[in-house]
Amino acid sequence: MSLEEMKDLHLEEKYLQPETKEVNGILMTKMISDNWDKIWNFQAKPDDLLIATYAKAGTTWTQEIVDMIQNDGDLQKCQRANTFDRHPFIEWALPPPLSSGLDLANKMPSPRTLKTHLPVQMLPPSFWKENTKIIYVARNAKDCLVSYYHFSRMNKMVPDPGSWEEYIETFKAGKVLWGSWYDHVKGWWHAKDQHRILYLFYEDMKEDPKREIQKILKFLEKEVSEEVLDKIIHHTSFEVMKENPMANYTTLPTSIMDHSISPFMRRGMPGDWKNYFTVAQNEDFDKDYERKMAGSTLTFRTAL
Ligand SMILES: Nc1ncnc2c1ncn2[C@@H]1O[C@H](COP(=O)(O)OS(=O)(=O)O)[C@@H](OP(=O)(O)O)[C@H]1O
Repeated sequence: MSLEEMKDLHLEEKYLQPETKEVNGILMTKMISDNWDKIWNFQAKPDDLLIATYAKAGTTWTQEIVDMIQNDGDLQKCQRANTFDRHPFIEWALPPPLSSGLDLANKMPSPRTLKTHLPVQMLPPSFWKENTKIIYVARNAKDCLVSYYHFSRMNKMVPDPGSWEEYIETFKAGKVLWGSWYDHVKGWWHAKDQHRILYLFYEDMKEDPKREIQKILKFLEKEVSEEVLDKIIHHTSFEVMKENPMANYTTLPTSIMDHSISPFMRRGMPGDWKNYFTVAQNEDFDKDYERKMAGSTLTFRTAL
């Protein structure tokens, strides 16, 4: 049973799982934590494609781009199901009768495109063994934080963020689901030199979607006509995806995601953090950021 179907049974309240429990020092939902052995032993395949991100870094956007590429720009095929059913979210565990990411992935015929938010050290080892292709998308910390804050307000399946002031501290301390943003982006950055990983940036995708989609095409060893490429750029723009019920999470019951609190497709713009951080919060954040990112060659743009 999919998340979407359960609204008919009025099961949502019972199944909401804001409880958390750490796995290897990383905060996870209790359901993920309780199912960790199964997740760790997930069997990847050589022809899988994995889209890996820190939460709110542009996962859904990349999923839509990849799906459009894989379907040669066929809009109807990309409307076949919700994003979360087209691309199993491997670690997302739900109690039966709901389908967890692993169930969906195991049922799905190959070639599969999968999603994860796992930090690199927690990726099931079969992905490395099978040399699966991975697209990692990173987004600057401040916009990720703002997006995650609003998402945590509207999504009842993740912990309540508390006040804005509290949330900045929680994020900096990495006490959010999937752990520290700093460790996540650095860990995957380091791994990209040893594995088949295409490391992309949200800000680059926003600046020049054509250029970044071409990188994805090359990585996937796919070619599309100029006409199809233009169609992909258009269909995966923020404005079009915001209106696409198969990509904007509006098919979920409001008791899970309440878009009247904050829409999933919220702002989609680098630099939106400036509308939230005070001058003092920004200075404080930058000081802490310098410390946490010291020694890394990884750099981000916080505006375009
Ligand atoms: N097409 C397109 N263009 C630009 N931005 C887009 C697009 N699609 C999604 N988004 C924005 O990405 C944010 C959601 O991130 P994720 O998809 O990674 O969320 S999730 O972790 O999978 O829940 C969220 O960012 P914010 O608007 O800043 O909150 C979405 O609006």
